[in-house]
Amino acid sequence: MNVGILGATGYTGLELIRLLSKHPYVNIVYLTSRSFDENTISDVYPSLENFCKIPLEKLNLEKAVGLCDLIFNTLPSEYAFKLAKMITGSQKKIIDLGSSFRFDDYEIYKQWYFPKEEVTLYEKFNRIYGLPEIYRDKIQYAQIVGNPGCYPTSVLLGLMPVMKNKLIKDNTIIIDSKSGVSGSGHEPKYGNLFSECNENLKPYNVAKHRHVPEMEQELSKMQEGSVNIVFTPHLVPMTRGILSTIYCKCDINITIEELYIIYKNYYKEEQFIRILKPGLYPSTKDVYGSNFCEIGFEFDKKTNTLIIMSAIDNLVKGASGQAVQNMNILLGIPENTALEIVPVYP
Ligand SMILES: NC(=O)C1=CN([C@@H]2O[C@H](COP(=O)(O)OP(=O)(O)OC[C@H]3O[C@@H](n4cnc5c(N)ncnc54)[C@H](OP(=O)(O)O)[C@@H]3O)[C@@H](O)[C@H]2O)C=CC1
Ligand SMILES: CC(=O)N[C@@H](CCC(=O)OP(=O)(O)O)C(=O)O
Repeated sequence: MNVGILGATGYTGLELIRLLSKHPYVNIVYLTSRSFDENTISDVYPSLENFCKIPLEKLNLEKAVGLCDLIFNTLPSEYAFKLAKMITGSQKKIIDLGSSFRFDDYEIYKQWYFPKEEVTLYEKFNRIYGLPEIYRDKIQYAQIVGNPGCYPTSVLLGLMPVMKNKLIKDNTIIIDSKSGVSGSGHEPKYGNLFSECNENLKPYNVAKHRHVPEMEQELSKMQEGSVNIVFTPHLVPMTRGILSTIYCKCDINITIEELYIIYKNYYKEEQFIRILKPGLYPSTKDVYGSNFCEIGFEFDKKTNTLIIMSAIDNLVKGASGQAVQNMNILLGIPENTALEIVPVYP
């Protein structure tokens, strides 16, 4: 399989190269960069010295489509949509790490993301939301995979067993998420300076983050009815990791031991989901550098509130690891190929 990465010098691109450099069925044949072309990736990131020697090139979509069987796109929607049109009718595949193909309804996507260029064929694309734990049967036949956002990955995996079992009172979901700074990419931004982030904890985009409609879309399908959520993301002074703490009201009286059995059974076939025994809580360090999602929970009887905690590495299960998992499904090979990574601890 010849693959290309558009936007290879970004954090998700870099993480894709790290994971794919040890993938037995993949050759990386095309890497693009806007700012660092004519270098190799290890000139920009010495951590990859000797793992990937092909040069970085200025973006050329025709060349990408010509050379690659599968393209990982980390670039904005104007490139994603052009690429999608170019591969329509061919056997080529796209895994898009941005938001361009996550939405079932293009109008909702437009309201939240204001794409620079409109696309008319959106409904015609053979696309799927790329959360393997829900959609693997459809992913294998899709041409375009919209890789989920990092916060939605942690939240949807945490909520899925209770939503599918209809245990949650309507519209009582409140989500408090915390992310490391790499979640915002490597492009310089004032808010990401060391002196702004270090020893600081700040909420942002409160009640208006772009991941809200993405989560509501998928939660509504799980619940088979319209779901609205309250979501507050925070930036924390660490490099990687997301911890989402989800509060919701339960429809029935349930013990934590019963919940444990529900979660264990629901995810019994899932190799990347770790359900913690009652009394244990997830942490970002437990999943650092790996494709795991770790889930724990607690039940507050006094207020009848279920508290679900879910930890991922935003760059792995929240982005590039999930993208490789999706690629493995498209290829029909074991889903854990090149993803059997032991988390780095401490
Ligand atoms: N970081 C994360 O944890 C996650 C990110 N995502 C999504 O994945 C996508 C990529 O994110 P990330 O890797 O963090 O982003 P970065 O900012 O780290 O990297 C962006 C990459 O795209 C290139 N690029 C950006 N704009 C253009 C342009 N107009 N033309 C050509 N090249 C361009 C940059 O090139 P150069 O460096 O050469 O200038 C760089 O290689 C985004 O949509 C993001 O929202 C999704 C889940 C998690
Ligand atoms: C810490 C931080 O800034 N995180 C990013 C999440 C990145 C992401 O997944 O955004 P897309 O949906 O565009 O892919 C944010 O909140 O925008």
